[in-house]
Amino acid sequence: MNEVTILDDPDLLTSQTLIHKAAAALFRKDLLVARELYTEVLSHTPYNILAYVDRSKTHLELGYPDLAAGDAYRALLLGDAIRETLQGRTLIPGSVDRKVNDGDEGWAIGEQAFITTYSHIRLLSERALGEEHIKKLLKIAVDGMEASALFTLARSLKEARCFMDALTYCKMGLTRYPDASALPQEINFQAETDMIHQLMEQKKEEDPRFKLNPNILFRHGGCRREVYPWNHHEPDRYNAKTVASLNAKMAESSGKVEIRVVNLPILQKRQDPLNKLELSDKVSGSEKQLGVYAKEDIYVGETFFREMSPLTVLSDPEYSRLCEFCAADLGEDYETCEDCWEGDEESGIMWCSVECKKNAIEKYHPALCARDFGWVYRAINASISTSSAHSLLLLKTYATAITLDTHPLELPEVKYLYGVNRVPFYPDYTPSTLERQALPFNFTNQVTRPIQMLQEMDVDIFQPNAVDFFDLWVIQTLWAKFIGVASARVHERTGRTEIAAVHMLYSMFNHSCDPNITWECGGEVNFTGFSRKCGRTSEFNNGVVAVKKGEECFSHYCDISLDYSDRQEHAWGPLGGRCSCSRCLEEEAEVAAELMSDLSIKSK
Ligand SMILES: C[S@@+](CC[C@H](N)C(=O)[O-])C[C@H]1O[C@@H](n2cnc3c(N)ncnc32)[C@H](O)[C@@H]1O
Repeated sequence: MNEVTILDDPDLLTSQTLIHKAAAALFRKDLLVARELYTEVLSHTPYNILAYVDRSKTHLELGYPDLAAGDAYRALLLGDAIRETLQGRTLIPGSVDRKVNDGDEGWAIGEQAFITTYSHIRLLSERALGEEHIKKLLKIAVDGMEASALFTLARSLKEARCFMDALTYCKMGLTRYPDASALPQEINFQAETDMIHQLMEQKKEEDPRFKLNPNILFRHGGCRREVYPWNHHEPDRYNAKTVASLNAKMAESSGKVEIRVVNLPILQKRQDPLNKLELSDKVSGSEKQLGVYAKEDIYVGETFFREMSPLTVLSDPEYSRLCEFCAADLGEDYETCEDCWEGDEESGIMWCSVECKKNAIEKYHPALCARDFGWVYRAINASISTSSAHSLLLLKTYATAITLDTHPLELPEVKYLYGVNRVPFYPDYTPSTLERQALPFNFTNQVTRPIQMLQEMDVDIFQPNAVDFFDLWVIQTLWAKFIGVASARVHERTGRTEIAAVHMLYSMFNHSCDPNITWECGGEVNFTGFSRKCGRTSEFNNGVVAVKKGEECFSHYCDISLDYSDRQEHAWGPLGGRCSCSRCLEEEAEVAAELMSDLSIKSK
């Protein structure tokens, strides 16, 4: 029987051919094609450090520094794994050649990455190589790819304005590669460091908040918020069939309202409206979205809509007296999981009913059972930022996708949520500064922590199925949806998020600072007719109509008792821009008039 060697491995051979095609596409700036080819390479050789490095560069050129950072970080993880493998290993070249097809189950990530890199070197060479020769070539290859990954990571984080993280990776580059002359000319960690410092100084001048709190603010950047051109999971939300199926669901929550396609104004992205607007900030026109309309009169004080959340999270389920599935208060009797309950009411997951336990076990609990996520809860509870809630929603979405073996973007609880509209892709289109910053981006929340969460669930993030399910663009798509629609209950005393939830139908209500309905939210959300004049308490049989039949129902995404500028600040995130409801427009004119009169007094 002929011996099988790496030279016969069809996946390696295909991947080698694809890499060449991808590099050619990248060179001629056919960027979407290059991205697709590198992704295909990864489906054949999942531990391919070179494919990650080059896909990262492609993402950067495409204008997605966040996705570039995700790839470069994965390339670094592979580089570290190869080094660890090489450290304790004696290479027997012949056996490596044979072993590739021996069935690679059970191989550690470092070995897989090593074999992939080795085989690329081996394929380029006519003959089997000696151990010393292989080690030398491997070191050169891994060093080169790692330096490139570090540099692209630093540059991507700089582009995404996560300056502190960018500096960390520049520093790592300077430490690992102190001799700049040994690196290719385009890799210059010192020049990049200087440029980042310059940009930080500029930002401090422009916005004094950055002077006061550089460590926090320079970790929060932004990136594009969009339906990526390769995202084939997004439904056509405005299609008559989709709207009809959403309305069938709506009928289970309320007989008084229905979903319709509406035209909403495109919102201004600049936060401070009194600042001079840049030309590129001036957006106008409207876009198609969904909204909810009254089919019959809705009265002030009338609760006309109730919906259970299919996705609810507690900020610390292990130390909470709330049901981990629905967030209701736990009574004396509660349910637990036989496999992870350690008999300790103070630190265990509990459900309020047999039904909640059944739902949790069917949907997501197996992926979380008996695993230690205490570090996630602690990290999240240390912050009062609402993005902590998005990390928890992401964790449960991951667990559901793994348990049900369903792509996260196909899960019904997230599929129909609004994240952003699809726009046509123009290869030469240059997004404005504001478009490039539309989705908040934090390297820890969106890149490193999600990877650690997957590792805690024993997911090998490099496996093709995991890449398909949990690639960074999938996380960013989920993040955009959660930012747009998640609601959170904040603890009165600590100001920290206690519960967060997404509700599919509730998320279809649009916002006004002069709303005609109001809501209360735990695991279940309910809507009640409202008017600023009457509040919500008047009995609906008094007959005060809050929303007339045929009118749109407007909820509120912020506390409407706040003044104009605080409302703007709070509603900006979920609205994705500056609120332009009639109340805000009125109050904006008043604030501007006051400002003008102050200025004229001062100038006299
Ligand atoms: C929770 S969703 C509301 C439902 C959404 N229209 C849909 O199609 O599913 C939030 C998004 O709706 C849009 N939106 C809500 N209220 C708006 C308003 N008053 N003006 C403009 N856009 C609004 C914003 O794009 C926001 O990010």
